[in-house]
Amino acid sequence: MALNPVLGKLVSKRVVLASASPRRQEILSNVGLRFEVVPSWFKETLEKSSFTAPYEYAVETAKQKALEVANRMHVKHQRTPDVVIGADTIVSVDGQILEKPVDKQDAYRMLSRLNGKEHSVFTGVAILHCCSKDNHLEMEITDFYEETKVKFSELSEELLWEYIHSGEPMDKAGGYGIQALGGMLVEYVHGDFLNVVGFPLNHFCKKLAELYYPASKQNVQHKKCDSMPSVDTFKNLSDGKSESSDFPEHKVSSKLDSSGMCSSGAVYTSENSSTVRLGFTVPLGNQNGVSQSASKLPSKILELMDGFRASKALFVASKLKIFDHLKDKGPMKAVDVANDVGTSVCGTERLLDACASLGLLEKTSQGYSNTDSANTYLTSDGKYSLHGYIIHSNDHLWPLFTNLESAVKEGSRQNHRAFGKKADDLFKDYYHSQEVKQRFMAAMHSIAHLTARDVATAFDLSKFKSACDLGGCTGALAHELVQVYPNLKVTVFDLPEVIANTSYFQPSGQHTAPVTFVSGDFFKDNLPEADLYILSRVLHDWPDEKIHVLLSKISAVCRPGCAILVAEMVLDDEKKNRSTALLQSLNMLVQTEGKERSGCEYQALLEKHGFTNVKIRITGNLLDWIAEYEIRRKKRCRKKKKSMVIEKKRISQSYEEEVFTASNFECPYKKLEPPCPVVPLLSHRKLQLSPFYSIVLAQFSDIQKSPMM
Ligand SMILES: O=c1[nH]cc([C@@H]2O[C@H](COP(=O)(O)OP(=O)(O)OP(=O)(O)O)[C@@H](O)[C@H]2O)c(=O)[nH]1
Repeated sequence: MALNPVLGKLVSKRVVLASASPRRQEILSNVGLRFEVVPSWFKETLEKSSFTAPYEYAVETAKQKALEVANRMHVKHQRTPDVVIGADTIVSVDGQILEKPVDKQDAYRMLSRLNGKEHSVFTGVAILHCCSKDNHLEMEITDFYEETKVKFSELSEELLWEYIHSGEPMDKAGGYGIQALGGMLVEYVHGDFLNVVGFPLNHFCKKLAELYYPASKQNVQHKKCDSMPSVDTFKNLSDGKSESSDFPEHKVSSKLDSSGMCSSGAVYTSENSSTVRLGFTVPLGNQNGVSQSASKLPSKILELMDGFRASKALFVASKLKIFDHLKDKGPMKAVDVANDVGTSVCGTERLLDACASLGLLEKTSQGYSNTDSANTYLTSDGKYSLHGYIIHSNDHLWPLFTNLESAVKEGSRQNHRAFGKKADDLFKDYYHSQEVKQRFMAAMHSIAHLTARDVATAFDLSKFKSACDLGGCTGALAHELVQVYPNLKVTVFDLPEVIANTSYFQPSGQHTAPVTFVSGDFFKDNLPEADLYILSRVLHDWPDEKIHVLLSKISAVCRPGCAILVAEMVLDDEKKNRSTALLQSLNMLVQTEGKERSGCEYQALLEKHGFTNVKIRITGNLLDWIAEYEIRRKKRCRKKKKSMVIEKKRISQSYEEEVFTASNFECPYKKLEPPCPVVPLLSHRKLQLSPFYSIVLAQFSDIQKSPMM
């Protein structure tokens, strides 16, 4: 270990390489690192246009690869690794990012772009230090990138094709392997050669030195990271016992302080790196000599302060249908957009610039045009349009949220303040004003349509012949279900006012016979017969008492073998981590009597009606949590009075969480492209396993039904 004492620091740790790349495995094992290989299931589909620089894309992808593996190991395999390493290599030329070619033609396209020119190779690396506290995964993320410049000679077409036919380009970023035949194409390399091959070993070792030997980071900083810390330095420091803590010694480098301030990870590292800790709130104070000077920006707070501006910019651009105009006519100058939509030129220009800076639009010398995301999700008529939900957010949720302070003080919904109407009257409005009804249904349709695939395919539902989607609104989920399970017939059950307006939302060109619509009130009327009852985004609208009424009605019509499927956002049991779901719970506070619940809470509700065996999955998309509860009738004689403590313990042992991302789950029946934006549009840098739904599958055993407890 004399040569690599930093790597020696990892000897006693469970190190995981979250990569299938044989080159990365070879580079790291060549220097004696022992690690387990767990290839990441994260799909490299982040929206490139939302990154301002190519290396940001590589770093974010590396981070997401590592996060997916860390979380999967923690949740699914219940083995928390100590260190997870993720990496992503890309080639950047003329402002374009090149990844691995999809076929020979693509390889030719890439190599022709590189021909005779200099390009940059970026490898983003993420090092996650993980530990499990109270069964909750906590991580410190360090990331960095390395850039190497490579120049290709002028190459003939014949040579390019000969190289392509060798098969070498196919699994390599930019379509060449510098370590093999591809080396013949290269005139010069400026920088770390191994970085081009897929892993910047030198920078990685420096980073470990900074992490494990905080004293050396001053050295590193002074030298601006242009060389390895001296072997002497390593020697002196290598005797230290830094392994005792869960995270490396530099802990203070970058994390939230008690007021939520996030100190920059670049305090002592080179420009192209940062360290962030997830799930920790550590007071400033003992900073191990690292200066926490005024140069630190409270970036997290600033971002939260400004968050509403970005939301409103998106809402207004959607409301003005700017994305529709640009889809049809883009690229367009601000003045032309303003003329088309009837707005001021100066205001429109600022709005378009803001949208471009948020990654919603592209701005070039020809004008503004939609990004791919905007075309898919923001135009009003796209298959996966979120337009309806955005308008609902602007017109309905925004005024309600303006009254959040009162909602918190009073603990109740704020429809009277926001709209001058009692909640019940407003509810009637929903269904009596055609405009409000259409807007509400369009909003529900947007979300249901976008998430239906994951809800439908989270579990194997092929054994069910009939399903009833209670509160199924426009039938978006129902249509997805019959696509995935051709033998399934689905009844959508909703209020008469809703059912009367569903025709507008029916898919064209799809065989709609297996989906039927029945009107009724699920609290009052008889429920249609079915093998599977579905409650998607329904339970969160109601307080526990009403949920019991509904569940007991469902249970009353269930036969042995029937099941219930629930899809909801799910809070973590301690209600402190999943901010998207926690904010959604505030959303329910301002407008309903309901709330979001944790897996344990849903399970407790269901258990009262005889449902057991819970499985939770994380989808990775907008509705990230998927839970399956196997529900069985319990015997009448079951002792009720077992304390909640025992009950809770049993609950938490009885469900299992699984990582379930749109990118990793393969529907056993049909291989379908996931429709969801795996990365939320405006917050790709913050995607950490946050927003969520749960699905509950409840089955009857042959044991006789018990009365409700
Ligand atoms: O000269 C070379 N340039 C690049 C490579 C190899 O290219 C791939 C880059 O792809 P990526 O970073 O996405 O990594 P994957 O192979 O898909 O594995 P993950 O599981 O980590 O996603 C990488 O393998 C480089 O080694 C090369 O070999 N030579």
